[in-house]
Amino acid sequence: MTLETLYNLIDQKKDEFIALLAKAVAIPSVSADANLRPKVYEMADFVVDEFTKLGAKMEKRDIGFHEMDGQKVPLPPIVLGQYGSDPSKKTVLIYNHFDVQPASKSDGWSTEPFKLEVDNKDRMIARGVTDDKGPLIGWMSAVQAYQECGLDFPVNLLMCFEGMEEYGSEGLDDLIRAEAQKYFAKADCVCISDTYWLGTKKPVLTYGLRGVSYFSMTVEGPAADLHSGVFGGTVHEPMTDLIAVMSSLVKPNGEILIPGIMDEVAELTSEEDRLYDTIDYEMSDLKNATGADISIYSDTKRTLQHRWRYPTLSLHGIEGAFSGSGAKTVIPAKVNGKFSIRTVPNMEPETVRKLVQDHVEKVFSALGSKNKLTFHALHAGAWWSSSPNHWHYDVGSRATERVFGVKPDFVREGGSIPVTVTFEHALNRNVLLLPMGRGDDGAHSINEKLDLDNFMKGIKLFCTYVHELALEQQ
Ligand SMILES: C[C@H](N)C(=O)N[C@@H](Cc1c[nH]cn1)C(=O)O
Ligand SMILES: [Zn+2]
Ligand SMILES: [Zn+2]
Repeated sequence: MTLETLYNLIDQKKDEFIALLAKAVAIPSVSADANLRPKVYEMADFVVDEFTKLGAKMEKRDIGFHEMDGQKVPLPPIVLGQYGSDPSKKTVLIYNHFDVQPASKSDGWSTEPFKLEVDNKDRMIARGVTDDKGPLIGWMSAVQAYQECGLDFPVNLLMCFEGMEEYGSEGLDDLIRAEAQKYFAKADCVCISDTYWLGTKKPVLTYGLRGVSYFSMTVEGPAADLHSGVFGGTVHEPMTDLIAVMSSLVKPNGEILIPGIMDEVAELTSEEDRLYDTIDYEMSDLKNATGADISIYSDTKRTLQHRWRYPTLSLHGIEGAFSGSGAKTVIPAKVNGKFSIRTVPNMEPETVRKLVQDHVEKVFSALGSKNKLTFHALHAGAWWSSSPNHWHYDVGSRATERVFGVKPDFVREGGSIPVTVTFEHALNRNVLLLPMGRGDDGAHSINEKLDLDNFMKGIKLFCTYVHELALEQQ
């Protein structure tokens, strides 16, 4: 009865909840763009204001500075919050991030990326709708739904929201460790909604993530860009050097070429290998999510193992290279190539950094170029591997089944949420990853979307999750 009342109210409030999400996505809180850093602050204020209106006690914590593009830049505040403090109730700590990946219409978006549009298939389109503003607004909406139904919120909420997740969560680990026995001391469990279903039809709960180590390297030589007709063939070209080094990192079939990297990977046990046989996933899911038939492997087992359980290296971009239209005959003077490695058990960030740096410097040195290469380790976040055999996952599973009418699959995720492992270790509490969006949402891509159905059911899922959590006898 309680849940039916909530579900009806949520359906009635649909337009209001969408409008709140539209307000959130209109703030271009891109953490990776130093020029947009004020927008990340604005977004922190938005989160504080909205939860304060709902009666939560919110605060912002400064966490110092970091270096960005060679400059010391202040880090956006961490937003902490508390909603309810009844000692007879369970307490769940929720985490979301309010920063987003960069986006610009010229990348190929069909709509303005920071203006929420609902298309004719009932999909909300905008940067951050699924990653991670939809789930964040989902929590606000869940609290509002309980209030407007006149129902007591069944658990106490502790909140930890950050604005640097898409830039490696700099500074948050220290705060979590410092507050583990203070602000977060009462947490019985941690719930993070920042992953996606594997496919498009079946809900999942996530119990593993890859880590990420992000690097760049600058190659510079000439004092300024040069005319390729005048100087080509007579000077070492930074871009040619950079491409040679970047090509030495990974093969087009995904094989990582850096010596020693694969030695760090824990062997896949036969028991683990068998887990992949029963996962509900089809090669067409990959084709649909990428919009093209470009799979490296022909079967789902190897595809999922390479997404979740093996490291991968991706080349992301080259700053300073000619990238406009037309045919400019330039030799760029300084270029900065960016790449990252998704890490898995038992890879350690420092070992990975050393192996990568040694390799890059060795390959560059073998080129015999007179240009200069500088290697940068930008950020690193750890992998996380847990087990779904825990009462908290039973709670998540029951809640999911009530809302979607089907038991969720238990899956891992190829992406990274660096603080997951920090929460688990510092608080010594179970962490549940409870996704809202679908596998084809296009997080980090153009035309990022969140299906309206997932948003609405996601709000119901959060309401049901706290309801089930309160009933759990642990
Ligand atoms: C899975 C999560 N929603 C996400 O997108 N995480 C990012 C984290 C990150 C680290 N460096 C840059 N971004 C990711 O997996 O890329
Ligand atoms: Zn992301
Ligand atoms: Zn995210």
